[in-house]
Parts: sequence; structure tokens; C-alpha cells
Amino acid sequence: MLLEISKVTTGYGRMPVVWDLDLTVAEGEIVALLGPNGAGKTTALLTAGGFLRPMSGTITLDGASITAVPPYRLSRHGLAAVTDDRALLPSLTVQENLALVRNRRSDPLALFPELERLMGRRAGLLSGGEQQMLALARALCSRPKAILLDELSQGLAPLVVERCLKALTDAAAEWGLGVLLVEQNVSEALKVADRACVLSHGRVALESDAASLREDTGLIESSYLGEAGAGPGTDPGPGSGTTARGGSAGSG
Ligand SMILES: Nc1ncnc2c1ncn2[C@@H]1O[C@H](COP(=O)(O)OP(=O)(O)OP(=O)(O)O)[C@@H](O)[C@H]1O
Repeated sequence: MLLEISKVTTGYGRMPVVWDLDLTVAEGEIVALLGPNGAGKTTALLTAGGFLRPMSGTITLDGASITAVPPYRLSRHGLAAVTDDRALLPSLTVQENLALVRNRRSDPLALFPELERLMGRRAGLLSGGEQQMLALARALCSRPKAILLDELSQGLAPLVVERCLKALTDAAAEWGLGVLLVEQNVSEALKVADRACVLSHGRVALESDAASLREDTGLIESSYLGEAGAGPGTDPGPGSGTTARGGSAGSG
């Protein structure tokens, strides 16, 4: 397995907000991490990206432990992250931001030709969509093994969202990039995801292949409302590829 989050409990200070999370991303797979506001999606993603240290559990990338690796070292292991602040240097130009990437293995302008006309512009002066494309070009041009993305679609025009998601699906197909996509925009996420995991109150409420969720949108709705299953591991149907967990389990 490429990225493996195992029995991770994590949160802030001494207060856990995500309990016993098991989540995997295979090579070339796009996994959407969904759930209502405050469910713990960003907390889980920040933990996988080394920004928060888990209280218990382990995280491995390509078989090597990255549980205690700080974020600035994770690129060496092949893990990239685009968090909601996009971590650009606003006073540097697009060209300068791209030049900071070590181990460039793809041309960022081949990934996002839209950036060519913006090369001399300061990153802080770009629109939200342009900033997201720059952040993604920067993250993808070193050809990471896996990428973590927090709310990629937030505040962006639909065409830009489509463009960014296409860059991810292309990378998954071309070099086997594994993608963990935290999204509020369920329909956009399900368009490109292979699998989805819904968090509710810090616990997994539903795991499913994305095709089943595209077909039956009621499954997602009930997991958001904490009605996904009657008990742990409840399976809604033979061959459905969907596993509902015991709904919202409260604050463990
Ligand atoms: N820095 C922090 N310190 C303490 N608690 C926090 C902090 N950040 C988030 N939380 C709490 O952790 C819980 C999970 O928050 P998180 O941001 O992970 O949820 P989310 O699913 O990403 O929500 P959203 O979709 O609204 O961004 C929430 O109850 C939130 O209030």
C-alpha cells in the first residue's frame, strides 16, 4: 500500500478529535475524504502531512514510517501537501516560487501552461484559482508518490476546479500518484475519486468505492447525518463495495 494511516487518533493539545482512523491510498488511486463541517477531515490530513503528530497509531508511505517526520522533510519521502493556505511565498514571482522546488522532474508549465503568462507576477497578486494552479504545479513538478489536498475546490471557478482535478487524474494515471482529497464539494470529489471515506464526529461513518456513491447519493446523505449503519461494519448490500460504520459515535 502506498499511503497507510493505521489506527490514528489525533487532535489538538490533549484533546482528540479523530479516533482510530484507518485509511489507505494505493498507487494511482484517488481517495476522497468527505464529511460534514467539523468532522475532522482537515485534522486527519494535517496529521498525515506531519503538521500534527498523532496521539497514537502509525502512518507509512511506501512501507516506510512517516509518523514522526516533520512536514518539511516529507517531500524527500515523496509526499506532497497542498493545504488551504497554499503555502506560496506572496512577495516572490510565480517563476521564483517554482524555482524553489528542488528535484524538479516535470516541467511545471507542461502541467499548467496557464502559468506561462503569469511568470513575472508576484504570487500574492494572483487570483485564488491562479494561486491554486501554482501551488499544484509546485507540488506536482517533483513527481511525488502521494499528495494530500485540503479543499482544493474552495472558492474556485468550476473550470479551474476541473483543470486542477484533471492534473491530478493525469498524474495518477501517468506515474501512479496516490491522492488523498479532503473536500466539501462532494459531487466534484466523486467525479474523480476511486474510493471515498466519510468522517462523522471524528470517526469513519462510511467507506465505499466512489461508483456506488455516485449511483446512490442517499448513502452519502445518511452518513453525513450519522445514519449510515445499524452497527459497526454493517454492510448495506452484497457486492456494493460499501461499508457503513456505526454512524456518529460521539466523542469517544
Ligand atoms: N487548532 C485547533 N485547536 C483546537 N481544536 C481545533 C483546531 N482546529 C480544529 N479544531 C477542532 O477539531 C474538530 C475537527 O476540525 P477539522 O477542521 O478537522 O474538521 P473538518 O472536517 O475539516 O471541518 P471543515 O469541513 O469545516 O473544514 C472541530 O471540532 C474543530 O473545532
